[in-house]
Amino acid sequence: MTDSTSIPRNKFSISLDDSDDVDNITSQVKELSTGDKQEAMTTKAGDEPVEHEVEVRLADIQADPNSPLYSVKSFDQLGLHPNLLKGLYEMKFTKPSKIQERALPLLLANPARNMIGQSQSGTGKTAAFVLTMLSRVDYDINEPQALCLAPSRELARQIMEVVQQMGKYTPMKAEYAIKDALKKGDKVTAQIVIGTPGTVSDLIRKRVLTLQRMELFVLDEADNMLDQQGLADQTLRIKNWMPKECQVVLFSATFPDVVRDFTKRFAPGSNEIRLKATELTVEGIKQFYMDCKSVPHKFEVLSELYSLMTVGQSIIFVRRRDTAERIAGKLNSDGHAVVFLHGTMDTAERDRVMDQFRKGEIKVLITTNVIARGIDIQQVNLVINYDIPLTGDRVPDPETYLHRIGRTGRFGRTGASINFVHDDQSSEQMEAIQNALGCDIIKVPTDDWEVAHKILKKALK
Ligand SMILES: Nc1ncnc2c1ncn2[C@@H]1O[C@H](COP(=O)(O)OP(=O)(O)OP(=O)(O)O)[C@@H](O)[C@H]1O
Repeated sequence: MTDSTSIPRNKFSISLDDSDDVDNITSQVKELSTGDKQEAMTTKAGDEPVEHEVEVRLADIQADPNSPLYSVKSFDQLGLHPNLLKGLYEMKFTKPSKIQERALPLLLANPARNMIGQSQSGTGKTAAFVLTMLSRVDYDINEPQALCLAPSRELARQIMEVVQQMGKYTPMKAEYAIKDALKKGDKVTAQIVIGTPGTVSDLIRKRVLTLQRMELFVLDEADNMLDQQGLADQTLRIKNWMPKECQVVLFSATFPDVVRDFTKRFAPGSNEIRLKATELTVEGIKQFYMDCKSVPHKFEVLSELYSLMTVGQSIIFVRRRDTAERIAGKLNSDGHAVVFLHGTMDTAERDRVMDQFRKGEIKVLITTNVIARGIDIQQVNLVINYDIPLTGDRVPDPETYLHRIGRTGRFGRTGASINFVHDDQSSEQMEAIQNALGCDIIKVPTDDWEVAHKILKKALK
């Protein structure tokens, strides 16, 4: 964790009686939620579509110097190729966010320099590194020149989608290096490769993926990819196979102290964009907790919340895969339509579930930490921590907490998170996270549903 002791509590959280400033921003962005967006696509009687009003509101937020979405410059001033600008504008990116404005000129400068970039969840880090990949590769060479690693299949697929959209007006080729995505024996010739560490190492060993022409090595969710308890071994092995002069780019919303030294050694001489410990939380995400009496009571509370979970879309995080399956089964048999996703499901099933959820065909997804990071679905307005996030050593895990709740409140939108506690231990764990992040997590009653619904409905408006 970053220097948690120095974080003043209450500073960046939102309480029910927040200041006018926060309410102001909140009301400016609230129409960006799905329902409002759909409404925004319709027309006022005889008038022009009101979608532009949504964009105007986002523009207001992006004009607030205190917002991580703020920028002074336009995309045109960031040295991007006109074909990339065309792709960006088609995606309705009108103005860069702070991380995009700051990182892109450093990433694109020559000679290439390594980068460690940190910015809050949902503030547009993907575009920063995708635009770098699309700018750095030589489209006349049919060999891999940029490799991006992500910790999950789901995130790799999402990044590929962004590459395809932003690179739509370029002749680039991009390919997956994730399980079951390549035809056996086919050598990778695409300039851009997006993969997960296990499959990438495999393909390199089999010489299906060659690295001689690599110019750029990107780690999304870099602290996770370099965490000794996680993917560090595989990531390091891949790095050691890379040409020495390859530009190394690390992005994440969190860089806890335990990986900080390692990141610097991994990407020596980096330009660094860091957040202060007080800047980690996203203002648009209102944080709540519900005090349950027991484990079975947690399920009853969850079931009671179903109507709220389907106002937009919701993700429920649990610790164990069998819990995900079990509570999905129970909710379904209670007549609530939910699905589950975890890392031991087969790849086709994972893709199918994720695609359905992304399209909004399913409103509630129960999952493990497998999609705690990076997943960007703007309609998700509620995250439930059914189990408080813990590290592998079973200590409270503020980073995972931040990433989990960051699945909502994307790019200025509002959202809510609810933590379930059910005994002294889980209460203490939540409190430890609250203290580490200096945020306020507000109690919602479990014995007065009228009040509970009122509070939560207000937050999800
Ligand atoms: N300049 C922009 N203008 C409008 N929308 C943007 C802009 N940049 C990014 N977005 C949108 O904001 C959302 C969040 O972006 P992204 O997924 O890159 O966030 P992130 O910083 O990588 O978050 P996380 O830390 O959770 O991975 C996406 O839907 C993306 O399309």
